[in-house]
Amino acid sequence: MSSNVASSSSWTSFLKSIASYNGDLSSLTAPPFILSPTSLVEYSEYWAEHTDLLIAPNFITTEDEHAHDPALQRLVAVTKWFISTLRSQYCSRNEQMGSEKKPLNPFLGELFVGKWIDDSKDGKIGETVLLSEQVSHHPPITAYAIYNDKNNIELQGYNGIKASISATTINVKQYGHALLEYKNLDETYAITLPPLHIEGLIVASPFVELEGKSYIQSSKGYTAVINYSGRGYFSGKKNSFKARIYKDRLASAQKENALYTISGQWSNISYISSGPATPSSKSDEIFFDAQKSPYQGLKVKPIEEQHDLESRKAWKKVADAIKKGDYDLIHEEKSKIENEQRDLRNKEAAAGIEWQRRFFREVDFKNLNDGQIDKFISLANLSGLSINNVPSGTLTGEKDDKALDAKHWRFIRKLWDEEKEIKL
Ligand SMILES: CCC(=O)OC[C@H](C)CC[C@H]1O[C@H]2C[C@H]3[C@@H]4CC=C5C[C@@H](O)CC[C@]5(C)[C@H]4CC[C@]3(C)[C@H]2[C@@H]1C
Repeated sequence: MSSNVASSSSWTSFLKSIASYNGDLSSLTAPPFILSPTSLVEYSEYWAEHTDLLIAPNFITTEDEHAHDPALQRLVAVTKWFISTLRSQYCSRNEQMGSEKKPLNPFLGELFVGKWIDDSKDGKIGETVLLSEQVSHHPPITAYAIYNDKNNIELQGYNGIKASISATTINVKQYGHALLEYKNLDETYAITLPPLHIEGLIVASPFVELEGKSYIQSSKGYTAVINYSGRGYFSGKKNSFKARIYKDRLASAQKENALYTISGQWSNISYISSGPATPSSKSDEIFFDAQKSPYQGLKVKPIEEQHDLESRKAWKKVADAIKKGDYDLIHEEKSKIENEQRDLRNKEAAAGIEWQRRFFREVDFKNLNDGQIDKFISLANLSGLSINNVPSGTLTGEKDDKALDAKHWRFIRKLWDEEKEIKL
């Protein structure tokens, strides 16, 4: 963003509006140049643009040359897939549009579906499907499912955020988690989402930096603990992380017990070494190179073939107005959608009904039906993660573990299999 934008009246009045922030980011009127023509419901795509890395653990079934347990090797591979998602998740707007942008705020029931075609030579990956649905508008919660039937793999998850502002930094706590299941191996992973903050607002060039910790817990006991830091922290480089992989949660109490240590930049190059020593670019092997690793684009059908609930069709006029930078038209077209939604909610309230979610259902861990199980509960027990609806990655007993409820969102595959209107 050029410096004159930072001093423009619209940006300075935007910064002033931050001072009266009420807790809901979508209530802040951001100037047109910071608006993205893309809805948040599309961000679920970032989970599987390295589809080959998501599928890879499925093929690790034997000990390696060091006789390492295949389940340990699979956790290393799952960690590589997870690290590979971060550049798209948190840098793609900067790379494509010059800065982080404010995404369109999805309406309740908004959908985004697509598929990744197998472009491998031996065809062993097969097709991977994405279903993304805005399951809540207040607060905004996006649920997603990414499945690959050829290899019997299913990733599902949901995320919401709670944001606070200190000076001109937006601090974001993510809610939700992901469950990754390799059904042929009877193995499941729980994946939590790191906190983040948005820097650069004062110079009208916002960007995301990750912070704190996130966890990946294997149903076979192995656990990965990932620490994030940005410029000015221990490594001084932006987008830094250090991941340690342990036999189990107990072992993770001492860093010396690390079976592998991975460190570097999640938006660039990272290295891996055996044991607790921090790998260095000189002696250790490259773990992942985010700049070089080709990622696959999701195939999304043309807007004219889309259902009214599908994001790009629903937001087309707003997206076009944003691309034109026509503030009045943006406001006019956005208001139409918001008024339609308000009418819908009023009609539902008057009829005493609630909007029926299409592919996901809310599950309450505090009120499970007889015999109902949820894999996150056993993974949470293995890792010490709280099962409450608290900031992602909160451990049981930590200060953030004070939720009133333990409600979460789950994908119901049957609902998609019986779907008649929405097509890929
Ligand atoms: C609303 C104030 C405003 O417009 O400030 C302008 C700035 C662009 C900062 C606010 C927005 O920044 C965006 C960054 C978005 C997150 C980016 C990536 C992810 C990962 C994904 O898996 C889940 C969603 C999440 C956490 C996005 C959530 C929404 C964020 C914070 C946008 C802010 C409104």
